[in-house]
Amino acid sequence: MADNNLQAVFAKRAEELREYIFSQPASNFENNPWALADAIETFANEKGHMMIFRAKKLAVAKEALVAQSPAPRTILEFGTFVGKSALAWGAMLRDIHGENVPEDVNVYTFDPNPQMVALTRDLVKLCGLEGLVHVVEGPGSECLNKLVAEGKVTSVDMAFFDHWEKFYLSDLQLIEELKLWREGSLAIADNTDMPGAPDYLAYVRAGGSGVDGAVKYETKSIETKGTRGPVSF
Ligand SMILES: C[S@@+](CC[C@H](N)C(=O)[O-])C[C@H]1O[C@@H](n2cnc3c(N)ncnc32)[C@H](O)[C@@H]1O
Repeated sequence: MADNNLQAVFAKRAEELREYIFSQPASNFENNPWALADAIETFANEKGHMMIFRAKKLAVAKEALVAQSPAPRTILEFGTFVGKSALAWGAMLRDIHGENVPEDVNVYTFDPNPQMVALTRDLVKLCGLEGLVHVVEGPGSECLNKLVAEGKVTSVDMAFFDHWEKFYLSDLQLIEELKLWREGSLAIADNTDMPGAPDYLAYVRAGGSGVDGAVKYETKSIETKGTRGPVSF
């Protein structure tokens, strides 16, 4: 399918998803982000053509986040789409920190597509994650630079790369340049083999830039079966 056609399908799916969710009783999802994330996956399984990060991969990521010490407080996500994974990161942080999540625990999810941003903001509100999950409109690099300049992001516990693979490496390096990684931070990237992010993989597998005093990466690749490729830590 040509790229323009695919974008049109994604736009249509986002509208259909809005209708599917908001035609149900709000009580199905109020204060229940996991129920909402599951409903998005059910919709995606029925309709197809939904580039969401599915439950199986989320379970792998959750295991890594739960094991993090100190516990994760700041998550960055590059690529919001319909908010499936952003809701899941918010739900995980609530599972880790308890329902009254401290103010300095936040998910920032970035997407330049205003339709996806508007839908995800409505979904975040529906399931009670406002104040915890922030949907920021624009290319991830611009959004992140602004958040850092405003003093809203000073450190990153986990960054999730799930936008266009050609941006994975430069956005990872931006986090490095902004000195946001701490020892034990996680970088999680989806679809690194297919469609593929070879430059990103080569860089992290080499351990980083190799410059003295620079961030050092350790990697682990996890293969999952599905329509898109494996997840890489
Ligand atoms: C694979 S989808 C994200 C799926 C989402 N994480 C989920 O699980 O539901 C990719 C998204 O990345 C967005 N995108 C494209 N370029 C971007 C950029 N430079 N920064 C952030 N997001 C970008 C696209 O608009 C698209 O919505």
